[in-house]
Amino acid sequence: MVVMIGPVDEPPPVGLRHLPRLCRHALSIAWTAGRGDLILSTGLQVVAGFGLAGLLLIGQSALQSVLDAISGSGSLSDVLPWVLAMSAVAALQSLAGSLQRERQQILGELVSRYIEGRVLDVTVAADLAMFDEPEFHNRVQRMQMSGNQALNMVFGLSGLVRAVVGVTAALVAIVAIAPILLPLLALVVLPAWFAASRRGEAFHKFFWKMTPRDRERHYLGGLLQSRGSAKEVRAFGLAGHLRRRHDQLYDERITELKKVARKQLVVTFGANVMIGAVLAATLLVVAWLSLRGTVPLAAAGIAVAGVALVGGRLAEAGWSAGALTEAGRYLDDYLAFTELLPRVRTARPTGTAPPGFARLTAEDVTFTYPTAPEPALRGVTLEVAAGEVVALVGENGSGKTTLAKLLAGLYRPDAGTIRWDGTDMSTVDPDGWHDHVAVIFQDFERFHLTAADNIGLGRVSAADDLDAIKAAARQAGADGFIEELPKGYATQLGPEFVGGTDLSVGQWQRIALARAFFRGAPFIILDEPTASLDARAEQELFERIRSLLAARTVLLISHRFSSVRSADRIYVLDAGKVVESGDHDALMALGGLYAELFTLQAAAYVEG
Ligand SMILES: Nc1ncnc2c1ncn2[C@@H]1O[C@H](COP(=O)(O)OP(=O)(O)OP(=O)(O)O)[C@@H](O)[C@H]1O
Repeated sequence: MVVMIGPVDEPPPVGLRHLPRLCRHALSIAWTAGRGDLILSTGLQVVAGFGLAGLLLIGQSALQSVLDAISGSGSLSDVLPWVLAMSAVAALQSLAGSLQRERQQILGELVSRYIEGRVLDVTVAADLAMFDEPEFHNRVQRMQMSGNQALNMVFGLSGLVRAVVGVTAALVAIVAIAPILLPLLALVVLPAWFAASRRGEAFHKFFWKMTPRDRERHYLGGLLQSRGSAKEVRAFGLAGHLRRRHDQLYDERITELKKVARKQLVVTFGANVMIGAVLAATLLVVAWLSLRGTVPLAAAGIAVAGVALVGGRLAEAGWSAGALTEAGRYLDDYLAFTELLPRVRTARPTGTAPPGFARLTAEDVTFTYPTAPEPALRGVTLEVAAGEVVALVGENGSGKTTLAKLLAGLYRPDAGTIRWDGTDMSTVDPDGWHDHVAVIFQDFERFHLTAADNIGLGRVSAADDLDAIKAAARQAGADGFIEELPKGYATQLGPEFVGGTDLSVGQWQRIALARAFFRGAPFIILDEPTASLDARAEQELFERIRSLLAARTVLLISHRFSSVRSADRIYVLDAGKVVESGDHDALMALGGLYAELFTLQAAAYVEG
């Protein structure tokens, strides 16, 4: 069974009741990523929080001593110790703040690395079929934002610790001065929290909705920036057209964002008006208490400062709690993505691949791509025996590459069975299967690494064996031009990198061939291996293919009939079905599709 995601149009709701679970996850992420920095950073937040209460309590005594000095019941020297104590607490608080910011920066990097690592775990383990799903790519794109927001959640939590400690301690101080202020001040939290979570919800919905269009815009931006597309963009004069589409998508994003921003502004404005009203009411109560003589003047003075300070902090705590709900939405998305990993792992078969290779068979295999309306393969049956060269031919889109991918264990059939020496491969761990297969695709990868690495990647366990790499290069006819490169096998390929150089398409193809030869696998799949080779190189390759790959089995896909005619067996595909099979002579005698295509191609080479 293959894990698929399917389209998800709306973000799942995240409310207050989900917060404890999400906070636990955020803390566990930070704990795993950098527990030392988390402990230190939170500890410093606590110190900074207590500093606020300390300032208020000492401030009250300082103010009292000033008033005593003015009224003559005390002296100015009594003020000095309080002023020094206040300075010391303020300095300590500021030091704790600086240290905390430094630790938080490191923690941020550690959490980012951790989150990126978990996302990579999923993309690396994902079946190839998942890469055919748009929703998979939407999710991967969203993960970039989710990573940052998961980080915000950790920071938000640690900020909340400071706010809660500071506010609680300061509230104790205020309670000592005028307890009646307490319930009033507490009201400040509510509008801030409500507004922040509504703002977050609006933005999160916008972000979710925009992801597919953002991906399209990034794709267009990539076309305008990458070396690969630069030549075609220029030759076809596409820059203006692509740029307009890119800018149009940006315009749409900004228009949508403005709508979200307007909503956010209304909510924020309403919340701030309410916060202001609550603070004003609190200050009026202080004035009233002071005029009635219930609270002494110094205490009233400090209460005013306290209300301003604590009120601000409380509002901040409310905003933080709302921001936490917002970050929680992204964290929830991230967690859902990482939950794909155990699903993918559980769905993956664990059987061991047979040790050798005698025979590979496909029995009545049917396969449909996740996004395709029609099957790409319909009831295909075929056999490849050890030492054989078997060819697949057929018109464009007939299913040759798809069949090769299934035989390489990259996709699993929807129906039918692939057997390797009698073992049903749907029970075998695909990694074990891949170990037995070397495959070069039509659109093979050009690794922007050294020439030696490009070949060595065929068998990572032997990637340091330069002699074996050179031998594979010789077999693929790549040794000559590699040795002429500025640093030979150590030359960086890909001119985008410092010291890098580029190769011709045919030279790249020879390097890809060398990589497949280097793999040393018993079964080799060559999908159009000579498409870019010159006539001499192609002829040499096919003349030598049996000796080169002696004892190995080759599945060859080619549109060049001259190169497949010597195959032991040829399967002709048409619209996902095997319509003919046999050797060249038998197929020509049959006078069917193969004979028609062969004759068409041969006629082009014959004068008249
Ligand atoms: N990733 C994909 N998602 C959806 N459909 C796909 C995908 N890859 C191929 N197809 C479709 O599957 C069918 C078979 O494609 P396949 O690449 O196997 O053909 P082919 O015989 O190798 O063609 P060519 O000779 O052009 O290389 C085609 O109709 C193609 O459009």
